[in-house]
Amino acid sequence: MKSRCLDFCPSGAQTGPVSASTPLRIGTRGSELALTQTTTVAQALSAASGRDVELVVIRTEGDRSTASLASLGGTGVFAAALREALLAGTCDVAVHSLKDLPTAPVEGLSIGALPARADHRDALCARDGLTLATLPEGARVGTGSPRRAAQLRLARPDLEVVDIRGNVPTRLGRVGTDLDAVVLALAGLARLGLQGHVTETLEPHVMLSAPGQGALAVECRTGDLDGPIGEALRTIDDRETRLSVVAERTLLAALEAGCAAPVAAWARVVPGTAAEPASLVLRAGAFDPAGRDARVRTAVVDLPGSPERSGAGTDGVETARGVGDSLAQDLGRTTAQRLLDDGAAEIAGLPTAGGALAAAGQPDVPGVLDGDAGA
Ligand SMILES: NCc1[nH]cc(CCC(=O)O)c1CC(=O)O
Repeated sequence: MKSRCLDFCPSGAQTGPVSASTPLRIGTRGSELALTQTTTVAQALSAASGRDVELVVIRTEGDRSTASLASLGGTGVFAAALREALLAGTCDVAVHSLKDLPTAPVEGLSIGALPARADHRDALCARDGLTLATLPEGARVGTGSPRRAAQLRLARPDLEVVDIRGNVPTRLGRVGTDLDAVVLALAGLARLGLQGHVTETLEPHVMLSAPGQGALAVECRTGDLDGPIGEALRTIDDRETRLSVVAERTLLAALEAGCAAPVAAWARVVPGTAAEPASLVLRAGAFDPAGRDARVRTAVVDLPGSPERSGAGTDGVETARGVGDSLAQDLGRTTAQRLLDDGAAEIAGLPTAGGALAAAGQPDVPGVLDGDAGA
């Protein structure tokens, strides 16, 4: 696989027709985590579609700057440059960590594939094998994510939560020096081969994960969905992942939750049995940043038909995918409404979500960026 590196520059963009024989140019951020993730997607795309692939490394403002996320304009700083490169024709597809991708749709771009998700959970990486239960009183735990900070405080009000930034290895390097532990996504640690640092995998009742965590999104130009690019992308799309993350991201959009929002959501497909249809289960939470209060809801919807994989490209499967998507959207919306009825907006400091649900069908509100960015 070839790879080249460029600072994104619209005037230097190449455009032109892409046939099935030219290499598929895959845009990626340049961090080690992003390159590992994109290489996995590139290999899967190449194997499944038979096409040559080439990585195009795009440097983003978020990578260049050491300023806080808030001062960079908050949501989507990492995704924005990749999206500009796609629109300018510098690359044909772009690979994002889904949880860093804002829910607001971008004119002309679509998510063409959601490959099978990795583990959605967060992990504690502590010194000396310590766990959340055995960390000493007042221990210093690093995270830049308000969602993680709120749940840490809820579980252990005595902990000192320290706001940190930087990529995964940099954060791990602080454990045992100025910090007793950090909380990171298991998926990112595993992709980097760093899961040996995990001292406890945090279960959903303790630390509910971010919407989209563990999933990758492959974005393309909407106009390419019907051609060879869309065809290649459909070969690596995973229906269960799609249903799950559609529910999670619809909920996020409906709550009008931005990058500083302590909001969590995790959905999964529970397989059917002879007696019961398959179902989609969504668990979502909104947290007081200080860890004094929380609202958590779990909701379920039955899925019609067998949970066949999408991507086979037949009309039947496409139809089934559409039906499932709207059920997943409904689940996200109704669960968001329940949380709002429970007072989630007040507790989590969300915008008074008056018009939120009207907009949730067509999410055009600021979306997801888990605060622990920079990986
Ligand atoms: N916001 C940074 C980020 N984006 C994706 C991952 C890890 C992989 C994933 O969650 O899909 C991470 C690091 C982390 O949160 O520990």
